[in-house]
Amino acid sequence: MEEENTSSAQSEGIEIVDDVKLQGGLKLPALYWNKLYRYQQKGIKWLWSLHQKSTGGLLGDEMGLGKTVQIIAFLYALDYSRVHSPFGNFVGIGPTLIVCPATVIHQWIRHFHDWAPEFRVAVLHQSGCFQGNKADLIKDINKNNGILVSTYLGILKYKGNLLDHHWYYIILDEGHKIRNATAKITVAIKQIRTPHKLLLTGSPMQNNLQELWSLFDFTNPGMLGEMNTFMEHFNNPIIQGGFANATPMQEATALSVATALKNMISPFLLRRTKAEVQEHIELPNKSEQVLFCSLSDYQRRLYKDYLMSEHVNSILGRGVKKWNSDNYFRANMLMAITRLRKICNHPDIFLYDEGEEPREEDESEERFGFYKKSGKMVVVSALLKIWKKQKHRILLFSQGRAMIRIFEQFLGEQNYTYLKMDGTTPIGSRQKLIDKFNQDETYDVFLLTTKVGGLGVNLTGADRVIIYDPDWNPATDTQARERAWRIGQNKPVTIYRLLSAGTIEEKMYQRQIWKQLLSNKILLDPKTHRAFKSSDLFDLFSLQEPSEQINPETTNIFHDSRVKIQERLLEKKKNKKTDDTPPQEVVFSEDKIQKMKLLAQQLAKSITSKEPKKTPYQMELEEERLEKKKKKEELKKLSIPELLQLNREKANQKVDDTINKVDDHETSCSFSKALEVAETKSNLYRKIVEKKIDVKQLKEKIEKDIENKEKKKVKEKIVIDKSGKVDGEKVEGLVKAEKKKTKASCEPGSSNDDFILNKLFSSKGVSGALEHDSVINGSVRQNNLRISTHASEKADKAIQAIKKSRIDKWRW
Ligand SMILES: Nc1ncnc2c1ncn2[C@@H]1O[C@H](COP(=O)(O)OP(=O)(O)OP(=O)(O)O)[C@@H](O)[C@H]1O
Repeated sequence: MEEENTSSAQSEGIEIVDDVKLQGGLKLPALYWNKLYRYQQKGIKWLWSLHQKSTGGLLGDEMGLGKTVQIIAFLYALDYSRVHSPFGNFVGIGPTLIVCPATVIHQWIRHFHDWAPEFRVAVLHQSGCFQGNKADLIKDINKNNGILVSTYLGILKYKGNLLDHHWYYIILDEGHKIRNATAKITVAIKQIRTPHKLLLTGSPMQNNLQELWSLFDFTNPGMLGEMNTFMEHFNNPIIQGGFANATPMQEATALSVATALKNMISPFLLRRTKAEVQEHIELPNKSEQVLFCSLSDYQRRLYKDYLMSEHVNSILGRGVKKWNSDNYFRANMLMAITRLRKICNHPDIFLYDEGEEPREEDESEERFGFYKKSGKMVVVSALLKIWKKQKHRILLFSQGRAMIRIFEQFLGEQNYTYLKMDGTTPIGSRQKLIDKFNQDETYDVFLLTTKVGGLGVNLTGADRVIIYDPDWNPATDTQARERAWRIGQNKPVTIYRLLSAGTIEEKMYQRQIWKQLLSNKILLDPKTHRAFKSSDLFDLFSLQEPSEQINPETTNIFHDSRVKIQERLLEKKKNKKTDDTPPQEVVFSEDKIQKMKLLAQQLAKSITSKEPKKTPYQMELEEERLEKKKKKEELKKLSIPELLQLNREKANQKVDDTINKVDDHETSCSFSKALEVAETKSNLYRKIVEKKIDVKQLKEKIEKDIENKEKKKVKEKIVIDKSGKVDGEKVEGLVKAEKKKTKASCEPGSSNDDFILNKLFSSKGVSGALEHDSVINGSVRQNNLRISTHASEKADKAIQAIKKSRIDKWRW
């Protein structure tokens, strides 16, 4: 076994003694190396290969897979290996600059503490403990090969001092912050002098290809050529070919060009999804649904009135062509959209902005922020009630502080315990709040603004997430949901994204999907296609009226991803019935049939018996007990040599023992149980014959499984058999009792989600639901288009154009 390990490690260029040594000389203590997941070890190898080539790269693993940990482990390895740098006069780690959002500064510090405690790490931010002159701090850290952690704003603020020095590494966490190529912060960061540039982000592409260009312009300056050339030869054909009404030629060209781009960036982009590494990290299930909520009557009235207002009329009158040329028009339109979004969230936010005085002291339903005024809040209220009962803990995200304030009032009134983090929370206390929520289970809800709480932080204390309002940028919402579903989470996670059906929010969600598909085209599969047209101006300023027959527009577009709750429940019932019927291929031995007949007779007797003293199951147990007692008595009669002989025989028949154990169990169980056991047994034989399993281990496992099942069964039977009482509550009939128990014991999984959705559909104004992942993943289709010569020529041309426009941007 050991040999196998060594040889496979050697084939991967790894040598294992006490240290793990990679080709090229990077080392880590084996104990340290083994703490990393396998894909993280691969990450270290990739970082090392970039280092050796003195190129930068983008670590784009999905959120929560340990990008921070991989970076720190790699820096630690550089130091441990005493790697000599050709760029500076030092051995091991050189001065390193880490740039991250303010909220995660202290998370970085903690990770350094855990994974590289010897490093000298300083915080360049007012929340750090260094209160002296920051220029001195920068100088000192740089001189002593330390690590300086700062924020994006910090880089702008201390740009002058930072540019005075050479840095060994610069690492951008949540590096998509430099996606705007012309933003001040992007320009400043690209000026920092260093040979090694790494960018970390779980969302490498958020809105468009120009953003991706900007990220690679930092990590690998010049690789994607000049921006204009890139846009002309890559962006435009990919966008054109992605439209639903694209010609076959445009589609083929887009595919070729997207493939060429993917190939070009692949060596410098390492991205693993949670699905890909699931076997290593064993994350619990995640279910994510988009709920389409109805507006309240009050909201609907306001929404319609506003659509007919002077303001909207003036926008529609001027036409969309003004968008690019007229800033005033653009600002006006965005303002109108913002107002519609406010009505969708809570009408009082809209009215307050329009100058209406809030009635906060009032106890009536007219009071400011009363939850029933908003359709989505009614849904939130229902969800919180159910989840609190089921002891789930919740992250509640909203875009704006106004909505967070309304939620605070609501949570207080309804006696939920909660914590809150938004832009007003001082940076220094953010990590404490996060720890508090994760550790103290008495908090039901963590209220967060998407921008502050959605980026980089670990909030695995929660297993339920509500994203109350959508952002234009799909990554903002995805980032938020990933706070709970990450390494460290051990419960299944359910996420609900709420949308007001028929409104601007639905358009925003469609836009999100469009952007997500474009991103998948480059990062995952160039064959990803786009399913619908983008919205025009009139489309944005419209309202789809509710009707029992009409599904929300988005659920119609993504018909296949609709959550069909009623069908699912029916299906489940049907399956339950068919589960009890024996599969055709199972064949029983004569002996087993006799045993089952015996059991059937006993069951029949017990059913017809006038004295319902014992249930059939209790009878089975009783019989088993008597059988065991009899065996024990027989054993007592044996002499010591006879006992020894018996043991020897047992030892020689391990396989049979294992099987007999199953047989023993069979005699004491029901008909359907016998079938299950028969199946287990045949699988068992097969595996034993193929020597795939260790018999001893298997035996132990089977015994344990049987014991557990037995325990569970006894518990269930007793609960049900006490005639109608379940958990102390009187219920009408057995089926109902069973159903209730199933619901209560069924931890989230899909059935519990179905139960919740069913409730919401029936009374809480949810008019449709989509399975988000199915919308995104269902968009890769087998493209059997003939890739024409013309398309490949276009792709070649694009690459040539990029090569030509490449300029040497090397800075050191
Ligand atoms: N090998 C490991 N062993 C134990 N815990 C780990 C390991 N790798 C990562 N973790 C834990 O997983 C969690 C997520 O890690 P980390 O914050 O590095 O993820 P990330 O990819 O940077 O996430 P994000 O993109 O959201 O910033 C952290 O709590 C971290 O301590």
